[in-house]
Amino acid sequence: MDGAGDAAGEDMKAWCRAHPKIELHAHLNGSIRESTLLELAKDLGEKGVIVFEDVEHIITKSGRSLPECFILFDLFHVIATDHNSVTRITREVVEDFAAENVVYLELRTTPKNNESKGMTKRSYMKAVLDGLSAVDTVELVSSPFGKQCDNSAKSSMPFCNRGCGAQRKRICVRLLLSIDRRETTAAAMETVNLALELRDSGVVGIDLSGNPLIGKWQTFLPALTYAREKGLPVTIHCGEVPNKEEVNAILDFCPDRIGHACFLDEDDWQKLKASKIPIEICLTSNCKTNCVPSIKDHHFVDLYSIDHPMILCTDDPGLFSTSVSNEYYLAASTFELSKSEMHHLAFIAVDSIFADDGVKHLLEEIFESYEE
Ligand SMILES: CNc1ncnc2c1ncn2[C@@H]1O[C@H](COP(=O)(O)O)[C@@H](O)[C@H]1O
Ligand SMILES: [Zn+2]
Repeated sequence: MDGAGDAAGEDMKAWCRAHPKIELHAHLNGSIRESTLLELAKDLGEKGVIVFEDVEHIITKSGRSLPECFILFDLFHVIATDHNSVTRITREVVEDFAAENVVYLELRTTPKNNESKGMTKRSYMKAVLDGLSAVDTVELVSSPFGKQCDNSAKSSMPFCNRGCGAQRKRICVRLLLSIDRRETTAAAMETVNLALELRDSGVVGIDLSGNPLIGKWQTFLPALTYAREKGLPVTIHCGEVPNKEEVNAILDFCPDRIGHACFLDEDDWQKLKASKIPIEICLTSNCKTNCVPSIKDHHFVDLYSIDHPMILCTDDPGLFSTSVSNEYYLAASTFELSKSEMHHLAFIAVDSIFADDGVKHLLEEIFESYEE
């Protein structure tokens, strides 16, 4: 790239970072800071629970296949799934998203039972909620977590994240509870019931995730149907590996959003396009896990050309060493999108959030008032 190209690239990078953004597909344990993971692993090493030298290079490795990701998540869960660590990583993850001007975050996580740590799905979620309450370097907006939104502050500038004055960054956070594909129907039901119980605490939906090579759709269908009957929106990881039967069943279920949508054959692809179901697009994740050959060949291009609703997301910013700003920059630079096109892409994400209309209006104000 020549000097002018470099400068234009740097300008777009800075613009992507400064622009308000919405993140709808981020897994809590995939978003842990590497430094925190290493610190927690070192602690466990000193206590003799793990051998730190055995895990250090696994944590810091950068390229990973999809199956390797799930082995790694099991390691993350050993290292970071006790109540105090869950609280800490939740706080840090929210602060990290706010730092790069994410103004609305739907953070998803799998409630976990772990008898050896005295952990139940409910106590796991309490630790997550404690993490939200502990956020103090940024301000949680219209928060059901104890720090109520100051309505007077939102009158002219709903939550300005442009570094003006001494104002702290503001972020609105909601939670999605994930069902892991290793779980039974009863365990999935338990998660949906917990989500219903925690609606007043900021839980706004259900996600189905986990190793796509494991588990059968029929196992999760009762819990997903139950969530829908109770008015909880559902998002589903779809087509991370080729599985025509399951993709068909997912499209028939018609989730409120879909994640990835990488391996769809032509008729399912047409069906998805006709459905207008919003798609959470994770460029780096799809590329690093070899779900797409390269970013320029990503199905984003096809969907963008027909104005299909899409939201740029990170999936696992910690695991894949990315950030929402970086995903925006990748889209802008690879697909040659202008600032005004990027602004539009960021703005339309508002339509796909699971939070209520009050939050939607707040976000609309932010995007409307943001000069490109
Ligand atoms: C790479 N693509 C992916 N595909 C499917 N599921 C994924 C995923 N990335 C993450 N997860 C799901 O999220 C969990 C970690 O966060 P939580 O412990 O829930 O906070 C993983 O164990 C997996 O179930
Ligand atoms: Zn995911």
